[in-house]
Amino acid sequence: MPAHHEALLIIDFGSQVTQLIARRVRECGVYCEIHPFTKAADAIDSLRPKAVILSGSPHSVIHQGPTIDAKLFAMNLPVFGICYGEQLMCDLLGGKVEAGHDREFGRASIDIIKPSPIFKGLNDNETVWMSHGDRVTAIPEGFEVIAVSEGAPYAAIADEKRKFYAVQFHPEVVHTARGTDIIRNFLFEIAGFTGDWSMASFRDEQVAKIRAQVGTGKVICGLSGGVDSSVAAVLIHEAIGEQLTCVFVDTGLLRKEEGAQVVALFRDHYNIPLIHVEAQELFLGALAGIDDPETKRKTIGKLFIDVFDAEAAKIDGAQFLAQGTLYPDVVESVSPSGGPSAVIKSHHNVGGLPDYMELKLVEPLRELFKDEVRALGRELGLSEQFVGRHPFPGPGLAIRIPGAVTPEKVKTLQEADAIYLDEIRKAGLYDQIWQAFAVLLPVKTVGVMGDARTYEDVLALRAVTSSDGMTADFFEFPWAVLGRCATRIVNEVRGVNRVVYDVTSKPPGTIEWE
Ligand SMILES: Nc1ncnc2c1ncn2[C@@H]1O[C@H](COP(=O)(O)OP(=O)(O)OP(=O)(O)O)[C@@H](O)[C@H]1O
Ligand SMILES: O=c1[nH]c(=O)c2[nH+]cn([C@@H]3O[C@H](COP(=O)(O)O)[C@@H](O)[C@H]3O)c2[nH]1
Ligand SMILES: NC(=O)CC[C@H](N)C(=O)O
Ligand SMILES: [Mg+2]
Repeated sequence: MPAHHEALLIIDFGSQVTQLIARRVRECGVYCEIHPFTKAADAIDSLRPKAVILSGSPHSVIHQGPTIDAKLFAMNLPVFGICYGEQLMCDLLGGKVEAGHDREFGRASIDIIKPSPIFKGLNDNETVWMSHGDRVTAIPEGFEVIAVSEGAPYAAIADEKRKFYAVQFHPEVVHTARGTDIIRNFLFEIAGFTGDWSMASFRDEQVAKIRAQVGTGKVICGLSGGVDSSVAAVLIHEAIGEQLTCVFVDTGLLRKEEGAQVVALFRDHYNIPLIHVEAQELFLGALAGIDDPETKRKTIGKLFIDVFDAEAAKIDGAQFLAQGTLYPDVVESVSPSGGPSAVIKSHHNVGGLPDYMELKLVEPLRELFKDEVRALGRELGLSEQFVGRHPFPGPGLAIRIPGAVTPEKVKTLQEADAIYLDEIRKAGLYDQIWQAFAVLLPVKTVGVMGDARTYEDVLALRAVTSSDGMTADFFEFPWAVLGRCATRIVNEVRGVNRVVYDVTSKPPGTIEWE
């Protein structure tokens, strides 16, 4: 935990949107951490939070869902329960929860029937987002109802004296129009936070922490040219200078001509030693014939470490490996310390790491979300060429070729992807899009070109908007731009005769196809 900060604890009961609570809290300038309900007591000891938020959950308190020690409510801490969090609070404090006849999913409207600091600045009627089957039917002593909705007579309840608040809806999702204001009110009006979390203070703390961890040791930093590892490298360089060497691995799964570009760009901007490892044959060889997405990811994760190990040995035995791992990589890859959320996919730099790895990890960005990393990058003076880049996954094009990867498919995809990005840049849309890429499908369809029949591959285009990659919407292209991409790709890329556009949001889709 960053020292000297006021902290908020989010106790996770397994909701898919728990991370969004953390996003909203951080946006308000308050440091917070998510811990699973099983570790709630330890987290209170280590984090010393000033307030607590209880997340939602796919489980039900009626069927012995996840719970915590009711001692939490005797610690003089403000507590805010969200959805399952409300139901659990009621259950633990003497209220009642029943399976509702009126399940509510999606948009709903609440009437605020009693003024409360948690609703400061809101209208009497507000749009919220609900996602529940159970509902509270009696509230604990000391509480009163402060808002109602059609399906939830206890849409919001409060014990103003003990500073306990709970809502049946989800203030953390954007569909709850004034959700951030509600969270901000809880933080500042109720819990008394001052908002002391900023990237400037984070930078100073991390520099000190990196020095303490590394001492006089040597560090290699996996550098991809992406935002995260570039920011990590510059931050670590600020901390330990010449003890750092960066290693860029050309996996053969990069975008067209990316290897040369990254190396040139980095060498032009920074005076940090950079080793360029040509590992195309190693990666493509190991992937031959593998079609399962998780096996691909784990194979790539292991190869990265093998390469880093070999390079570390060459530079006088570096003991540390630095990576630009972010909070979402951690949360999505592992069910956090035995927590209740599902593993979605093994990010190559977290869940894909082999267990024999000996290098010790230095991951200064492990607590941050992407937009915070960009802010830190600007704080460190990185140029927009690094900070504004679309993210690119370590496993690269391998996870954009569903099924087995071959060098020919990689080549085809590189060509198509380059055209797609070129058209996006020309249309001036690059900065409006969070990430855009092409996917080469293992599907052949019939077409007609030059009066002859073709039977070739389908290419899918994907472009999303997002702030942190945790949730995303498909990007609404002008049709003409998509049309130009399709025409150019089919004309210029051999082997592709059809182009489709992916209009799935996340959730339920993920951004990458594997
Ligand atoms: N080709 C590569 N060579 C060396 N290290 C890499 C490579 N690709 C990924 N990594 C390591 O894996 C980490 C995670 O990759 P990830 O793609 O999430 O981050 P990034 O590439 O730094 O930033 P971005 O998300 O913007 O692409 C990187 O920060 C980096 O340390
Ligand atoms: O470095 C990475 N290693 C990985 O294994 C990995 N998997 C997904 N991503 C990137 O993470 C963001 C969210 O992607 P998903 O919605 O597909 O999980 C998107 O930006 C993805 O490109 C990865 N990055
Ligand atoms: N989103 C939630 O927290 C739902 C809580 C509980 N599973 C219900 O259906 O009511
Ligand atoms: Mg990357």
